[in-house]
Amino acid sequence: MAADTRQTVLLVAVFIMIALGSVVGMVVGGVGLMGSIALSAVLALIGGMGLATLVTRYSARTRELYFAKRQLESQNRLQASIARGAPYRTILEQICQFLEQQIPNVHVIIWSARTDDSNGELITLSAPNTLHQSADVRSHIKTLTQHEIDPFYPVFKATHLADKGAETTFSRPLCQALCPHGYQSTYLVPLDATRPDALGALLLLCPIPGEPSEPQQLTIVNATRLARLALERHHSESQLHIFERSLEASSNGVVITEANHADMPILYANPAFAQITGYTRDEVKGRNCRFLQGPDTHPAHKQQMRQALSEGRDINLTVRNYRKDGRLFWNHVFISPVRSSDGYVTHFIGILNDISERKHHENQLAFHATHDALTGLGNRALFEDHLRHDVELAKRHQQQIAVLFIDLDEFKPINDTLGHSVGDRVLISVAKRLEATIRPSDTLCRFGGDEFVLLLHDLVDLKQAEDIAERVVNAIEKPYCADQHELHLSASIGIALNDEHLENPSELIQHADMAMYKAKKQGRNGIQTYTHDINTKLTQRLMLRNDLQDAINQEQFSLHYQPLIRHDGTVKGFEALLRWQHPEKGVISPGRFIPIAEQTGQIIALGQWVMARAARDLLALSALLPNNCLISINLSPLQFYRANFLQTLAETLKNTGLPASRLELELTEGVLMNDTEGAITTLHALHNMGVHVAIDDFGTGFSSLSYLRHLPVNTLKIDRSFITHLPENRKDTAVVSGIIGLAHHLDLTVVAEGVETQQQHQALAALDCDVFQGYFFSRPMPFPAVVDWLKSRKSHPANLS
Ligand SMILES: Nc1nc2c(ncn2[C@@H]2O[C@H](COP(=O)(O)O[C@H]3[C@@H](O)[C@H](n4cnc5c(=O)[nH]c(N)nc54)O[C@@H]3COP(=O)(O)O)[C@@H](O)[C@H]2O)c(=O)[nH]1
Repeated sequence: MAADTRQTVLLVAVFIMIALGSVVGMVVGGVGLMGSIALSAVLALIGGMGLATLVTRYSARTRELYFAKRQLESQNRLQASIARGAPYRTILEQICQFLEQQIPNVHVIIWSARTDDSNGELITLSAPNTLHQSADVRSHIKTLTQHEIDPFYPVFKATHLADKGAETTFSRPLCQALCPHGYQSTYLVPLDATRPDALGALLLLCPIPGEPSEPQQLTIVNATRLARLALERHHSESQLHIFERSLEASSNGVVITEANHADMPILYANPAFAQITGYTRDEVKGRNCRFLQGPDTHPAHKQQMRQALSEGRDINLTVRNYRKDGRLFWNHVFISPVRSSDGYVTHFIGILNDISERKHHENQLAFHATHDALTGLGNRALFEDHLRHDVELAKRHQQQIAVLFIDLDEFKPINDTLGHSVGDRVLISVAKRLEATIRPSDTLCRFGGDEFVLLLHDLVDLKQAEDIAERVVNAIEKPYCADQHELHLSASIGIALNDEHLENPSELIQHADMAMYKAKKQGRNGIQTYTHDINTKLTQRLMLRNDLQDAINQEQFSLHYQPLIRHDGTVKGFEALLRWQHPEKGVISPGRFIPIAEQTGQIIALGQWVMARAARDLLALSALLPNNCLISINLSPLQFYRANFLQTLAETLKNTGLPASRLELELTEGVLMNDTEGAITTLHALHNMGVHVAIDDFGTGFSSLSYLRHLPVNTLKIDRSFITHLPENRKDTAVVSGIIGLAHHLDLTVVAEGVETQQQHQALAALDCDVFQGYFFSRPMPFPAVVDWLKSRKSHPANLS
């Protein structure tokens, strides 16, 4: 009850008692007026005091009831606010107000730990702004909750500021922050006693020292409970909100289905699901996810999914699914059960990943790994794979299979002269023609360059394979049109059939390759079937290749020299010819080993050795030779086109001391035609160095004299095939005569090779040939024999042969 009310009640009571005393005095009569007054006063005093005591007692209880009622009302109001879902800040402010009403003179601050700011947030109604906006205060509270709060019970920590009695390192900074604001004690109550720093805390700031009474403590505990409720709800709501927003924003499709309904209908689908599948969210709600499947969705995958769903476990797999418009997409799907608190599966959540693009790239990579980029045909890897499979099947069903190794003849000049883009177009046309020749079930692959390989299965006999090879040859022979050029091609084909001796499927490829090689050797544009005999020859070739390396290492080579004789009988020079004396196999002809050395690149080392040896030998013969005598060296295309060829040559000349003007390099026409631009540059460089150049075997290649007009070439060597039948063969005579005439017009020296007889010599001399080389004058001789030969010539200068 309020003090004013108590005063009014007391005055009324005194007044009633005075009136009562006067009446009693007058009625008794014996005490007179003064006695009546005195009695009235005494009675008034006694009555007033008794009544006041009664009234005071009554008002204290009423006040307690009043406060309890108000507290309850405030509490209910708070709880209603929480239930209504009022913003958490409003609720926390109401809590501050509530406590400040219940506990006189305190300021209440609520510290909420989980906010965007790592130090949390302060909510208050009455605390000064400077205080509750201070980042320091927030951080001090945070530190304190991390170190000082009893985690099991809401402990009150009083900090007496009057004597700066902060007890610990952690509470001291907070005390010092509060002190200037006139607070004498503070109480920190964690909102969650089990994790004091996790949710927040309540701070009571009192202007006087002391502790809250027990009922006040109870009120505070109740208030912290409500604050905790408000904050927890806020956090879970914001978490739900975050969860929902992340689902909505996710680029993965998410779908939630009901587990306890027979058809497991979709309850929720996020926008990404709609975007991936093309169905709107409304269209899919209530449907089972199987509408994403198509006729070719793998039955095993469907079964795996059904199984996992019925067992209520996770499943992860990639399936073929279909969008609303019917387009396929590769779905990497993860399905997981959602369980209730008692462990029952209530829902399933499916996460869809459209991996079509990745799958496309994977397929592309796989395609490139097994296919030729130019023609789109399979490559060697794919061929070997099919071959293994077909050989296995053929063995099981006693079937005949064949491998056809197809190599285009003379394809390189097309690339070299017309450029690679023309070459590429021709190869694409060849691939198309080959595809048109075979059955769809046969395998056609390109092994690279101009090599195509065919795998024919289920053949009746060899004849059938030969017929197909024939068709292939015919298809390739038809003219090709590239730019304004009409091109003609031929192919050499090797055929290999499976037999019971086959140890490894890839042997079939080797056999077909060997047979093709033989076809090439036999004049190209041919078909050759593999026999064991071919194998033996090629094995010998392989052995020769190995022996060649030993020969280089062990210097089993020597040079023989064949003289070049001028019209007047003088020696123009010598051609250096390589000889190989094998320790077991005897002399091996350069006609056999030079082509192998060219293929393996061993010719580079050999050529280098020839050059140095020949230069030194010529210089060693100086005393017996005129000063301008030349040494002719055969140069392989590989040497000529090597990047450092000119540099190596210059170094050899320098190291050996041979003047460049005494060296003649013999090149075949083919060498010059291969890379015309590069060849011309190199020829000019050689010319500038003073080195002579001779065109060897003239007449066997392109035989065009016109290109020689522009090239700095010194000599033409007419191939011996034109000389052999001189003088009786009129045609050969006419050709040789023509070559000599034209060459002279171009100021070229003409050498006739392979002059074996006097008649040939005379005929050539009559045709005005400049120089002669052949057995008629001398066979190629080893160095000591050359010395003898020169010496004998000195003593008999007229002896020409
Ligand atoms: N790149 C290199 N090629 C070389 C080298 N040494 C030789 N060769 C080439 O090997 C091929 C065969 O040479 P070889 O067996 O030495 O035959 C040469 C002569 O012996 C032969 N010849 C000479 N005169 C006659 C003859 O009157 N009749 C006849 N039947 N044969 C004869 O001709 C070959 C020389 O030919 P060419 O080189 O075309 O002038 C051969 O192609 C050599 O070029 C080498 O070091 N490097």
